[in-house]
Amino acid sequence: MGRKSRRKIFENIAVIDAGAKGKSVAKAPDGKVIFLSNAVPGDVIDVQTTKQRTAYYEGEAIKFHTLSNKRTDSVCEHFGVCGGCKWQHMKYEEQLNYKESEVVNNLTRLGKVELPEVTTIAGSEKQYFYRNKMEFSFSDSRWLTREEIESNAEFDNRNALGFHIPGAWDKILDVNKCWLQQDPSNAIRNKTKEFATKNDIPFFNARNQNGLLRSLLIRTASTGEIMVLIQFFKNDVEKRTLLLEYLKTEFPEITSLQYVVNEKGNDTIYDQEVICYHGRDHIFEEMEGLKFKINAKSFYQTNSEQAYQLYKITRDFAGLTGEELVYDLYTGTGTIAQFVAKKAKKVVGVEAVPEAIEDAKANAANNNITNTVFYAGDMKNVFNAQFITENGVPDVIITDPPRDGMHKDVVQQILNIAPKKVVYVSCNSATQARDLALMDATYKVTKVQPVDMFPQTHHVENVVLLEKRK
Ligand SMILES: C[S@@+](CC[C@H](N)C(=O)[O-])C[C@H]1O[C@@H](n2cnc3c(N)ncnc32)[C@H](O)[C@@H]1O
Repeated sequence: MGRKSRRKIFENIAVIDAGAKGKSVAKAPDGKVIFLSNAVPGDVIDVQTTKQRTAYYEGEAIKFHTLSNKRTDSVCEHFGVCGGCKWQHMKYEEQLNYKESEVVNNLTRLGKVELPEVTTIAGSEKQYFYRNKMEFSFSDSRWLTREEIESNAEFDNRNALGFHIPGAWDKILDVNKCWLQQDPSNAIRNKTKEFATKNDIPFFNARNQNGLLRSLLIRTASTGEIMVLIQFFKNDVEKRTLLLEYLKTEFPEITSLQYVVNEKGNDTIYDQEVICYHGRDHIFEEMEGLKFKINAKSFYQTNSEQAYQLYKITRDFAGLTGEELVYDLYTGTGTIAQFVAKKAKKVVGVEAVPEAIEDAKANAANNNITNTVFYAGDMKNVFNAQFITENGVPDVIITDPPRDGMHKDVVQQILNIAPKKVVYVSCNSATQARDLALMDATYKVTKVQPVDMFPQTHHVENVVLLEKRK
């Protein structure tokens, strides 16, 4: 409905905003909004539409009349093709302004909640090389650039190791240097590709479902420890050993070298057995003297330094004195629970993934924390009246749900028990706004602090303190 394929050109259009999904925003002469992929607020451009919907267009700038003073030069050779860092062409302070306004707009317009003065967004000291985990995909049919196609050149070797081109599940951008993960991430990826290509170890072909090499996972922890995991499609011991031996020798700094043989159609490793080839089957992250054991499947916030800022804000908002019973909902591997445990009487963590709960218990024991308990299960089922009877009515609830926000039954249960304070950590302020609206009659938003975990992208984390109305 409302979908027409005819492309339109609009001239001399001012780009006025930046927003959801990293797109910038302009208005067409007919009044419809245009979402743009390659412009910055402040640019004046000619636009060609690429999609037309009833309420809006999608398009791209085809001519720049004025370049915005919010612009900066993108540093990465893959910018514009790779979907990873869509805001690299915008100055960092401008990125932060847009992230902060997105949070405020969502909470006030979608949630219609009354806000206190919003604390300035906590920017990231590191604007590049801040990720501790990256996953790269192998492909034997490298995506060709327009110039390559136009040059009609022959391409003998089309092996690629990098990222999926946005919107194209089987097209892989061959990455030469990624600016998101610290060394030796780039070296490991490039040497893996070079060695495998030289030694005829076949890269995966997603359409034909053949080849051997599927994906490469690299974790670089704040402790300096490194995990590398290669996912193979078939159990080819000879070729596998050849590649893993090479990596072991070429990168002796790897703490944990692992692999998976995954013969399924999809490449998720979460239902697969991970086998340790060399070193340990885990690495350690460290925060404020706490150690967290990370295995190949563990969730850990991907920007370690900013995770520390996020957790400190969360703990401050909770305002603990040492006497409180705290619930940490969506606890993952129990990182927030352990981070606040010293300042609480007891912390109860709940999380859906049983392996994460096993990690949480093991980490708490290793960290000599004795006042935490952890439960595995779907929040809307576990967090019920009986659970409260067994574990006690919390003084403070910390909740850090996934992007979809909290299930309405979980929100209702928080309202049923109505603790004095709720600290709501969110990676999606739109769903956070929806949940806050449901809680507005009982809770007042008294603190708001956005945190930037992902520079060069539009993603933003937000921490809100809710205090029970008198
Ligand atoms: C944003 S992460 C937060 C993790 C943790 N607080 C941290 O900082 O590392 C959200 C967590 O919610 C868990 N989760 C998702 N859906 C869930 C559900 N229905 N019930 C319980 N936990 C769930 C995920 O597995 C994930 O660990």
